[in-house]
Formats: sequence, structure tokens, C-alpha cells
Amino acid sequence: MSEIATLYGGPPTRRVRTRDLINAKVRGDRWPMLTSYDQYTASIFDESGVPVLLVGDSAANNVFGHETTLPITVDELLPLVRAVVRATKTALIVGDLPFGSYEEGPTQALRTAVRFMKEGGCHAVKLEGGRRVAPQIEAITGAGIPVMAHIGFTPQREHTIGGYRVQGRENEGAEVISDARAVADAGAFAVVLEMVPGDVSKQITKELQIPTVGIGAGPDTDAQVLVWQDMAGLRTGKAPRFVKRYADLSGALSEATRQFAAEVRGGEFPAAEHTF
Ligand SMILES: Nc1nc(=O)c2c([nH]1)NC[C@@H]1CN(c3ccc(C(=O)N[C@@H](CCC(=O)O)C(=O)O)cc3)CN21
Ligand SMILES: CC(C)C(=O)C(=O)O
Ligand SMILES: [Mg+2]
Repeated sequence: MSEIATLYGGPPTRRVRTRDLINAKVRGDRWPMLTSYDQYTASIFDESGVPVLLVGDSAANNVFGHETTLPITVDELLPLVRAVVRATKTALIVGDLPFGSYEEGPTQALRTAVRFMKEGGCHAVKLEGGRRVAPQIEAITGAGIPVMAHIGFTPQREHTIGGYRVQGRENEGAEVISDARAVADAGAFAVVLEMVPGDVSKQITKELQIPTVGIGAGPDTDAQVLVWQDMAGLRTGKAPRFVKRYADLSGALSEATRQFAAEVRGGEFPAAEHTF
């Protein structure tokens, strides 16, 4: 029995819907979310029972090699969204709106969200911000497009925030809590809490009826998300403290690559069975 089956109480015969995630919260069932940017990871995560996949603007870092998430464009992200949608059968696919594609106001935000649904084929969109983007969330959900919010540390604002910093350490997290209420009231179906103290995210999770998705927000959120290359150990170097590596893909791929290179140099590959 896969986790997807337990999420909506049956075998994996259809896509997960936002309603299933609300129902999971009512039952007290936690669920995992991962980023994905390509068909092979998407299909592995889908078949492994991850009910929600995020085609993150973090593709800027983890696919295109940028320092920050700021440079990625809608035109660059949409083909990755399409690939992930095409490769999956049951996961709900969320497309992450890039920096600059929704800040101008509700009209721009809705226009971009419609492109994600039409051209990307995803099932929901995500955008960063709390009270500030409540009008955008209202406009998008008003058109029937589910919105996942994202508050706490919002990487698209790192130049204003001043680096990667835990948010909500002052005033018992009053700012983060009021952002959480604002996005829920605006109609978001879920909210990502990034780098928020555990007690603050616990309180938000208890108060809101929509699921909370934590990243560096402690154990008490309804769901947990990680960037897949962090989770699988493909990314090397210093990872954020909230990352747990469940595999060493970097080591495995380096070893395979060295062996291939050595066998080509040594004339051992291709052998007879690889030759027509
Ligand atoms: N590979 C990857 N993983 C991510 O989690 C991620 C991305 N890319 N790209 C977009 C954003 C950027 N994020 C980040 C990036 C760095 C830290 C970080 O370095 N955190 C440190 C410092 C925390 C502090 O000083 O309070 C840490 O140790 O957690 C955190 C979140 C999360 N997102
Ligand atoms: C880390 C998650 C929540 C994200 O926004 C991304 O990967 O772009
Ligand atoms: Mg993002």
C-alpha cells in the first residue's frame, strides 16, 4: 500500500487533489513533498508515494547553476513544469512563480498563474509572501487556481532580508503568524513555512485549517519539503542545517563516471555484448 493510497483512502488511480491534503490534516496524517525538475526524478517520486511535487524556482540554483533564485524566468521554468506533469500519474504538481512574475499586482499574478496552468499543465501554483501578496492570492484562487503560499524566509527577498536567516524570532513570531492568517484568509490551500522557529510553526499549524509544509520549521508541521538534490545527496558542499541526506547520489555518480572514463581509456568498454 503506497502512501498515496492512504492519503485519499484508495489505490493510486487519480491525481491527489487539494481537498485530499485538507482531509489528511483533519485525520492528523503527515505527508512528504519534494522538488522535481525533470521526468526521471518526477516518476520515481510519484511511484514512491510522494503526493505533492514542487517544480521550484530553486531550479535557478539546482538546474541552471545560479547563486540565487532571482534570475529564473517563467519561460525557463515552464518546460520543466511540463516535463514533471508528463512523467507523473498521481502527484499534485505545484509550479513555483518566479521572482518578478507576480509582484506588480493581482492582474500580473493571475496572468502568470494562468500561463502555468495552460502551458505548464500543473495543478496549483506557489508564490512567496504573506500579507503583502494577499490580493494576488485572492485573484488567483478567484479564478479557480489553487495557491500554495510561502512565508517565513522567502529566498526571492534575500537581498532585503539580508541572507539566509530564521524568521519570526522576535515578538513570538507575530509577523509570521499574521502572514499565515492572511494567506489562509486569502484562500491558499496550504502554506510553506521556511526557517521558522519550531514553536511558531507549531502554533500556526494548530491554528490554521490548511496544511503547513515545513522546511527548517521543526517537526510539528503537517508536511515536510526538501529540495531533492539535498535529500538525495546529489548536491555537495555545505547544506542548510535543516537538510537530511538520505542517499549519496554524488558519490555513486562520481564512482560510475570514473569507472566509465577508466574503461574507455583502458579499452574495456565497449565489450563484445555492446557491439553490433
Ligand atoms: N539546494 C537548495 N536547497 C534549498 O533548501 C533551497 C535552494 N536550493 N534554493 C532556494 C532556497 C534557498 N534556501 C536556503 C539556502 C541556504 C540556507 C542556509 O545556508 N542556511 C544556513 C544558515 C541559517 C542561519 O544562519 O540562520 C543553515 O545552516 O541552515 C537556507 C535556505 C532554501 N532553498
Ligand atoms: C524550498 C521550496 C519550498 C521552494 O520554494 C523551492 O524549492 O523553490
Ligand atoms: Mg521556491
